[in-house]
Amino acid sequence: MESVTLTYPDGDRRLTALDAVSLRVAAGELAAIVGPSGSGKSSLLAVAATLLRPDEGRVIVAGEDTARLGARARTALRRERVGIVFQQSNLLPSLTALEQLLVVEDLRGRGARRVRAARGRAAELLESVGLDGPVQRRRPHQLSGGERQRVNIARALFGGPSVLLVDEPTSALDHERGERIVELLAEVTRRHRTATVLVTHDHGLLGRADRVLSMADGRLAPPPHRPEARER
Ligand SMILES: Nc1ncnc2c1ncn2[C@@H]1O[C@H](COP(=O)(O)OP(=O)(O)OP(=O)(O)O)[C@@H](O)[C@H]1O
Repeated sequence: MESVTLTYPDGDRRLTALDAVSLRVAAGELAAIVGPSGSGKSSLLAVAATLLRPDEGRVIVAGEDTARLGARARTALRRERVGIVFQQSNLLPSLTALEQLLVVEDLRGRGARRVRAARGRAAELLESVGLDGPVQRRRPHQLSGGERQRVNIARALFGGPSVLLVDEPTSALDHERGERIVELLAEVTRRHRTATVLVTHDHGLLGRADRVLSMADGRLAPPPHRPEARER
């Protein structure tokens, strides 16, 4: 993101949610963003995901300047290049863990044979995030909060994204489970070479990030006290 400004309508005026924000995240890098409620963290992710267009500035995803793309091309870029893990697990209640990944394949119109071929890949991916055989056949209500978040992460990775955007992945988890999810995110970032942006309130979880930035009033800055960075 280069000098990105985003405003929302606010009565007669406009509220500046992002104020000339620049952020460059490399493949295989985990950047964490901390900041108080309302500081603009979710807005930053929405712009990075190309879900919102900025008023000013450029958003470049995997080398592609998204401002140049029409709506369809932008949707395609998002689908193919961007993985998103939301704050709340938004899994489909009637589908098993494995099917949560495959339904995306279905929606992409790839046909039944491709879906069958994708099953093995989905199962492997779930295993790699710590969900093995029997757990893969459970539905969301039969999974723990941590397991649901693992399914979300696997689903976000399934399309082989360049960019992984993660919004408060630990808000529904206790500290220990939260830590394990952040560890997992660090691990998948290396393994899948994603440029990962993780937004969190929780300063305790930042030890695994390569870089920590703080957000205040729509501006991004390195935090005054930098938590110990992970050895690479
Ligand atoms: N759709 C919207 N319309 C108008 N204002 C909005 C909209 N979405 C967010 N805002 C405002 O923009 C600012 C930034 O909001 P944002 O959700 O990005 O913050 P955040 O840091 O993610 O907060 P939280 O940690 O509470 O999720 C806030 O002042 C918020 O009230």
